[in-house]
Amino acid sequence: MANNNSYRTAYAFAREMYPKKTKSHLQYGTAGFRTKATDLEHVMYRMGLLAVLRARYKKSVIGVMVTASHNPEPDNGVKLVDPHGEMLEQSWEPWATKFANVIDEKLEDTINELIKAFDITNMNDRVEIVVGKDTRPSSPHLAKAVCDGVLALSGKPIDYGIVTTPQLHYFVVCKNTNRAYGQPNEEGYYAKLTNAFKKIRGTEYTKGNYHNRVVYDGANGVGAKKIKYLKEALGDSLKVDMYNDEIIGSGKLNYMCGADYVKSHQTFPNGLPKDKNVRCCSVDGDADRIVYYYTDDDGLFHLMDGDRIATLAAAYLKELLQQTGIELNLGLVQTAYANGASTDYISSELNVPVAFASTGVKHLHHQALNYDIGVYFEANGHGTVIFSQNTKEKLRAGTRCNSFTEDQRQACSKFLTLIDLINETVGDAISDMLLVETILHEKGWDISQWEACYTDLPNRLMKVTVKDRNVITTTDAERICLTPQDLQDEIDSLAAKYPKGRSFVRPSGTEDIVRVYAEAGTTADADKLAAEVALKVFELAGGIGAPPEIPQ
Ligand SMILES: CC(=O)N[C@H]1[C@@H](OP(=O)(O)O)O[C@H](CO)[C@@H](O)[C@@H]1O
Ligand SMILES: [Mg+2]
Repeated sequence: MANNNSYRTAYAFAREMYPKKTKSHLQYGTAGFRTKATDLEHVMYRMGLLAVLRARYKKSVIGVMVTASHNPEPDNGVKLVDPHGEMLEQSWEPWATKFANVIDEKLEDTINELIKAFDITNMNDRVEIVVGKDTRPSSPHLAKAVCDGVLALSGKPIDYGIVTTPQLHYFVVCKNTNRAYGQPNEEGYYAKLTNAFKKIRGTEYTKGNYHNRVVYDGANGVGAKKIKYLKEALGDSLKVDMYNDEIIGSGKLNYMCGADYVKSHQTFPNGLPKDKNVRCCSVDGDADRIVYYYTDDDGLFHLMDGDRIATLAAAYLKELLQQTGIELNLGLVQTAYANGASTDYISSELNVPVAFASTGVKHLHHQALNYDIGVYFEANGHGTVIFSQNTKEKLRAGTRCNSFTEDQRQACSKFLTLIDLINETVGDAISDMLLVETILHEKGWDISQWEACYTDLPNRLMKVTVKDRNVITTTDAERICLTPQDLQDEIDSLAAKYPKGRSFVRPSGTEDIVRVYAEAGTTADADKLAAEVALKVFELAGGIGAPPEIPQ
């Protein structure tokens, strides 16, 4: 039987301290709730309540991260982290939405409803909820609201203060694996990553064309704060030149800097020196995404996005796997936004199977579980690699296997060290940076050699505003449009006009718009195809405002 007192307290407390003041309806989307920070107080409190119920239901530690990632500073957001470090299970998203939107007077009923629906009988369990926040001015206050929600249902909030989103995922997994994954604190996180990095790198810090220096854009956020600890631990093995560090006061969070800015504007962030042929990287506001880039001798900007990181990692892991002589299946998961040239390269040249998932890392993560070694990345730089239990067991056995050669045994050990370098719980900018640096070092490559693996197809992303974006429905990992009728046929015939033409449309999960993607053999064709498809969307899906213009 549920403890009536506890949720009665929660209900009374909510009305008093965190009343719902806004009328706008919020939806738990691709990245949890995200909106103006001023509208989120009651949502945070209620997510604290929900986290306790989820933790009791799963009999595990649950995480709550207060962040709005790459959004502007006045925004904020919240997402729940499930026991294995995944995003909140999709079947609970409607509950999160319900909790966030219900009027104060109905909150108690909603709590009861959930307890009943999931038959939660252990309402007295003092479950742990780990709470983290980014560097936004609104975050301390909102994280306190989460903790108050946790306390109201007699849960135990463990406030980690300012941490990156991937650190919080890591803490959840450490706790739920009884520390088998690592120590559930920041020291444990840095130690795990840097020990693995230094072990693989050895004492030869530069190699061939690889130099142990990277220019790092911290987006004036938590990614800047945290890299300082890492820098110390890395010593001379990797020199990280940091820019856009809010402590120095050089700028505002995510403003003209950070991974999202660089990827969407295809340009250098503010505040970084544009030294020619120097490897630069940018992380986003909660440090779960990373992109690399450089300027060439002619001052041209070159972007190395998530597709590039994915292909680099998959190719390297394939080589290392071959060295162990162990049979395991390795695959790459992309979304429809992955550049067609990257898909071609990985499937035709590297012979690594590629699967497609819907946008949003939770979908990619899920699909990657089908492989022993699953590499997944969104083009925007969010991704990681996950390894099955079978992989880890075979590699461990391989290190001791008498029938293996010494080289094979060493390859197994190295593979295991590499697994320690990778934050398997979620895409992690810091861990991904160390992975890229490890691979480039091993190959003795500078950034242009990495880029030379394949040539991106020119592409263009557009937004179309329509009355109701949900009139667009899709299938086949969002690559085919089911409704409105005729739209897919129109897209097919437009794409067929251009060599290497490809285009798809889907409603955004984070903005009230329809996204149009197009790629083709030339920039002019990609631009034209995108605009033509955007116009079709406008015509067939109830566009509002000015129709998209077709370039001549
Ligand atoms: C084209 C694109 O970059 N879409 C982004 C964006 O989703 P949309 O559903 O497209 O708005 O935000 C998501 C959350 O950050 C991210 O996972 C995704 O890759
Ligand atoms: Mg992010």
